[in-house]
Amino acid sequence: MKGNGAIELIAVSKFYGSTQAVKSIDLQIPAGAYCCLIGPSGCGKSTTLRMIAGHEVISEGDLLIGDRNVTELPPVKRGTAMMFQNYALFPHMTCAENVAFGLKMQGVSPADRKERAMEMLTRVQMAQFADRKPDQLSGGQQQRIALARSLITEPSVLLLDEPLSALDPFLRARMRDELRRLQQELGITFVHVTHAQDEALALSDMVVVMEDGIIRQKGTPQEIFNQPKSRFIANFMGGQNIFKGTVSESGPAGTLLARGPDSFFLPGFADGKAGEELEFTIRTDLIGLDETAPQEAQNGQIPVEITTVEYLGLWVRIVATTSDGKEITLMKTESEFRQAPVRRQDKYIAYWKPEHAHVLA
Ligand SMILES: Nc1ncnc2c1ncn2[C@@H]1O[C@H](COP(=O)(O)OP(=O)(O)OP(=O)(O)O)[C@@H](O)[C@H]1O
Repeated sequence: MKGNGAIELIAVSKFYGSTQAVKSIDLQIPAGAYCCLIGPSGCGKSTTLRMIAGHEVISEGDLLIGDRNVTELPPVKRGTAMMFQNYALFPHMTCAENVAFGLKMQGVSPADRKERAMEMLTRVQMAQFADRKPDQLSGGQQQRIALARSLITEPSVLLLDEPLSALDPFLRARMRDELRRLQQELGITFVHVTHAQDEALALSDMVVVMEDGIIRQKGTPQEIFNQPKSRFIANFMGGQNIFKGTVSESGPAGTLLARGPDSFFLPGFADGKAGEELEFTIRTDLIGLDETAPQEAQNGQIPVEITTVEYLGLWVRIVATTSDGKEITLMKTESEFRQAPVRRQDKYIAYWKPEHAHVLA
């Protein structure tokens, strides 16, 4: 594939009239990375993708792809290709013609076009459908054709706008594997906009979470999920309970928080200031239930009553409520649950190991 697909956005902004959809963002995506842009509706992720593609003018700032400043260049000169949510295939053309279209535009000879289109169709496992029209294909098959079509011009960057959202859950998971496999085989940079947390976690080398035109956090899927920087990220990515407390003591060993009659120790966190309010997260799968207070005094613990037990197949989701109405979510594997079943209105101590607490900024 051509060129070097490293992407750098430097203080990039987008204004629509007086609305600022993207607010001076800086972002570096290494060449060959799979990067997902994620965030709630209206956060500016599609606008950012379209600015990288050149389908939207950059109001302020600079965009570098490889070692070139492409801020002012039209889409075809950027070395990028875009795959749209609705695939945008030409209905009157066969799959092979759809795939070869970009080469035709470049003036490649018919024989070479055919050969390269067939190679690309083979890569996406669609060679046997070369002569069909798009309306004779399933959604997943149309998507493979759209992928082949966007890759045929050998871009160094592929931009994907919600590429899986039109597929049913089963196909989505399959196409997810397929996208990752293709990206790894081709070694090009993929930038993929999604609103699905599981998709971003499953696909990415790098997840970028946006809110209100700003990048709130970027990192590996593990970092984003396990070390959310804020309440917003923890809530948005899910899988976490958020607790609040007031610092009562802080020293080199850690910080002690008080919450009503309960206190929580945060080992390794020495930055608490007495009287300050702090928030920390505990993953829903790292909270246990015990009939009595656990022996290890440093465990976080809080009395609860079970208010919901929801069977989800592989998992059982339990909601436990504290005496002041705070809801704590616990996820147990089905086999864990079978070994220690709980029922609504049972009373327990919810507890966690202090090292599982992650302090929010
Ligand atoms: N052409 C436009 N003219 C005016 N405002 C726009 C235009 N396109 C987007 N916006 C606004 O810019 C903001 C960001 O939009 P954008 O489409 O980038 O969000 P998004 O995060 O991709 O949302 P979604 O997940 O709903 O697609 C929104 O407030 C939107 O209303």
